[in-house]
Parts: sequence; C-alpha cells; structure tokens
Amino acid sequence: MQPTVIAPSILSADFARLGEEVDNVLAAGAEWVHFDVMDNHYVPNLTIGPLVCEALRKHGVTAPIDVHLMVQPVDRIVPDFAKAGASVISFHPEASAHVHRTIQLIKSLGCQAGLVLNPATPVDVLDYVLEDLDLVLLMSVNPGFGGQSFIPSALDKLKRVRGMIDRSGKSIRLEIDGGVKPDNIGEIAAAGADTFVAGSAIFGQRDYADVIDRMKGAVAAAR
Ligand SMILES: O=C(CO)[C@@H](O)[C@H](O)COP(=O)(O)O
Ligand SMILES: [Fe+2]
Repeated sequence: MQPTVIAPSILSADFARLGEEVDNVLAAGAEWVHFDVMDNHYVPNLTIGPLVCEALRKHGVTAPIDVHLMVQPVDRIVPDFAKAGASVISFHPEASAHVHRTIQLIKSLGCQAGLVLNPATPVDVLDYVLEDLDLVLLMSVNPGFGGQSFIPSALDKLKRVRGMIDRSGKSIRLEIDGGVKPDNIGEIAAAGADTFVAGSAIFGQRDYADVIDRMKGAVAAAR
C-alpha cells in the first residue's frame, strides 16, 4: 500500500481567499490539493477550470494538484490542465468515449492518470485498464456537491479494488472521495484506501491542523 495522503477538496474552501486557504491546509499537514472540476453537464454544478489551477501554481503551490474531472467530453480539457500544472488527472469512464485513449493522453502529457468510479459504477470497468492507471478513485457520494453523507457500500467496493490492485503488483493509489470525516476514516483505511479526499470535514473546521492530525491518527491506527 502507498503512504497515506490527505487531499483536502478545495470545493469547500473560501474561494475569495483560495491561495491562502490552500497554503493553510498544506501548512496544516495535507499532502495533496484535490481540485474538483464540474461542468454543469456531466454533473449538475459548475466550478473551476485550468485558469484557477494555473493561478495556484503562480501563487507558489508546489504540492501535487489532484484534478478530479467531472466533465464531458474529457479529452478536450486534458491538455489545458496538464499545461496549467495538474499532477494527477482523473476522469469518469462514463464521460469518455474511449477510456484507454484518455488514459494514454493524460500520461503522454506527463501527468499521472486516474479513473473515477461512481457509487453505482461496477468495478469491471477496471478489468482491461487497471495496469495503465496510477490511481483509482472511488466515489463514496454521487458526484456534484460537497458535504454529502458517505455511502456505506463504498467500503465493500474498496476491499474489492484493494484486492485487484494488490494482485496486479503495481504501485496504484486507491483514493476515496465523499463524506470522509475523522470518525469514519479509520474504517475507510481498513477497507484499503491510502489516499483520502475530505472537503467539508477539513474546511468546515477552524483548526485545519487539528482535523488533519486526527484523520492521520485514525488512519495510522487502522493500518
Ligand atoms: O468530488 C467531489 C464531489 O463531487 C468531492 O471531492 C467533494 O468535494 C468532497 O466533499 P466532502 O464530501 O468531503 O465534503
Ligand atoms: Fe472530488
């Protein structure tokens, strides 16, 4: 299993002070920045694009930026995010006409590639592409909004995908996104996740270091 990564979702940050918010969560111990891109087409919400990613890099953010694309079509926007400084680019298979091609496109631009499975998306979609991926992202809420409740069936899915990754023998991260909090992150880690997105649980607290410490403590205890 890969070392633990906490990736605060900036969807729940104060956008009027975005650079400062990102600096603060990184100083508080977060390893990555989770960057939710919504297009009001694939999901019923509209957020941020490559310009904001580029602005964070210009602001001085050097941590990995984990771009979660909830857009359809996918391929057209991938080069813009690679140019803007994305580190990992993940997309939903339902939003790409050619999943294998999109993975190769992301990698050809020097980024790591991730595939995102919605709560009702079967794991079989990984069968022929798992070994090409750097990351599998399991959604534990339906995509489109922060602050939703964790869907419990994600735990069984994590265990299944953990088994698939371990059998592949490859260094592939297993990320979970949606409703992750200090009080459920332990069982999520025990089910096999190594990379944890949390938006409202972190940005909803005043003391980012305290909540990130409690999350890391619960993950370490569960591992
Ligand atoms: O991709 C998404 C939602 O579509 C997420 O990254 C959320 O932003 C996570 O927010 P919380 O559930 O942790 O509040
Ligand atoms: Fe996300």
